[in-house]
Amino acid sequence: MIIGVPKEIKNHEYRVGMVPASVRELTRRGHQVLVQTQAGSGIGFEDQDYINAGAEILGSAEEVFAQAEMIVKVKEPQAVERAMLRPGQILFTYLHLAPDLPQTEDLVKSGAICIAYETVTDDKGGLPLLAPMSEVAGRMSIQAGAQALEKSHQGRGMLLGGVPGVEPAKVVVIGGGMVGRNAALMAVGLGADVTILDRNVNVLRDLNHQFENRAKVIYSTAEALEKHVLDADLVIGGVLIPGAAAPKLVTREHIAKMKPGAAIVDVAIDQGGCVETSKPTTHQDPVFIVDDVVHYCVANMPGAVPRTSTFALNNATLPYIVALAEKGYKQALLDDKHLLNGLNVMDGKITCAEVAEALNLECVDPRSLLAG
Ligand SMILES: NC(=O)C1=CN([C@@H]2O[C@H](COP(=O)(O)OP(=O)(O)OC[C@H]3O[C@@H](n4cnc5c(N)ncnc54)[C@H](O)[C@@H]3O)[C@@H](O)[C@H]2O)C=CC1
Ligand SMILES: CC(=O)C(=O)O
Ligand SMILES: [Mg+2]
Repeated sequence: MIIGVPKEIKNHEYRVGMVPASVRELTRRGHQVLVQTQAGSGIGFEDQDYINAGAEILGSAEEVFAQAEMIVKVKEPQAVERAMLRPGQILFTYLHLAPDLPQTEDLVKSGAICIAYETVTDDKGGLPLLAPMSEVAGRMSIQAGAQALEKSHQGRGMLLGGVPGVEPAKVVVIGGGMVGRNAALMAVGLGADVTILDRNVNVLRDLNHQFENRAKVIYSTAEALEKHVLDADLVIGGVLIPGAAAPKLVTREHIAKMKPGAAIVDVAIDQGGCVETSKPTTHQDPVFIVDDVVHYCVANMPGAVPRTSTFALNNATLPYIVALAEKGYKQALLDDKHLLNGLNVMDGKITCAEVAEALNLECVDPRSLLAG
């Protein structure tokens, strides 16, 4: 198969779809890999590193998209990239379609086979291609929150862990999955007063086992959520209903009643955000204020540590890239129900029920398309 790796073009995005070591795994199996010049230069991979791994370097994204049978990326394709997709071409990347009608419409129009990292599942009920970036974003959310709480960012002027004789900040983590658990780990490590809310009792049990008395673990009712959010100095939004738009758990009314200078890091912003007042921001301009509450809503947080993130992502995606290249998309999807769950759009049809529901569009059973 001919596999293409374009350079990412989202704001401050230096991750790359494949590191040279991943490229080598494909070229040694006889596949051809086309890499856009400088695709990995932001994290120290020069064109020569890719050439040494057996790739061919192309001068522009247009050439990569025109020649490749499968495009491997990191972030959702931007409008100019969507315009370069063609029927039957495989796109393997994060998509986050539920809150993004324009992207969904373009992908439907393209006729491409669009497999989203974030809805690929595993046997344990996890999301193996979202997990590594959630680990990064969860850990980073506490760094971002700590900065947002500084006075210079219009925060409350609090140190997360306090100092001897002064209380630590109250950190409330909504959603105790991969983001939430990693956020809590960092916040506990810094000595903050940490509360985690989730509505899955098994998750609560695991969290309790992991954190013992170093974090409070609370069942997430509307009442509990309101109580803890209003009392918080820093809120981390890490909920997810896979594929679907994030539920707006923190309302505009909550924001108005929060302490002035409190901060929110809405990690779930890539699925639309779990805070009513959130809107996506960029690494260049990451925060904004609503009702004296500092909002950090960067939709590609792992892009800030692209070297760590690219390795972590590649470790997870490589087996699927290899399966798609070796078997072709039809067989690879039919052989693996978890990869099939990643299929969001195919042949001009939406195949992910949660995306279709969020956007009020029709959904088609992917197996009926693959059988055709
Ligand atoms: N902004 C960014 O750069 C990044 C954003 N993310 C996003 O972060 C979000 C969380 O991802 P993960 O932690 O991997 O998901 P996950 O599936 O591991 O965890 C989500 C948790 O939310 C819980 N939850 C669902 N509804 C809830 C409710 N009403 N109240 C409390 N808890 C609830 C679930 O029980 C689950 O434990 C996703 O939207 C993901 O796309 C992930 C990585 C980077
Ligand atoms: C998951 C995601 O949106 C990211 O890593 O940028
Ligand atoms: Mg207020």
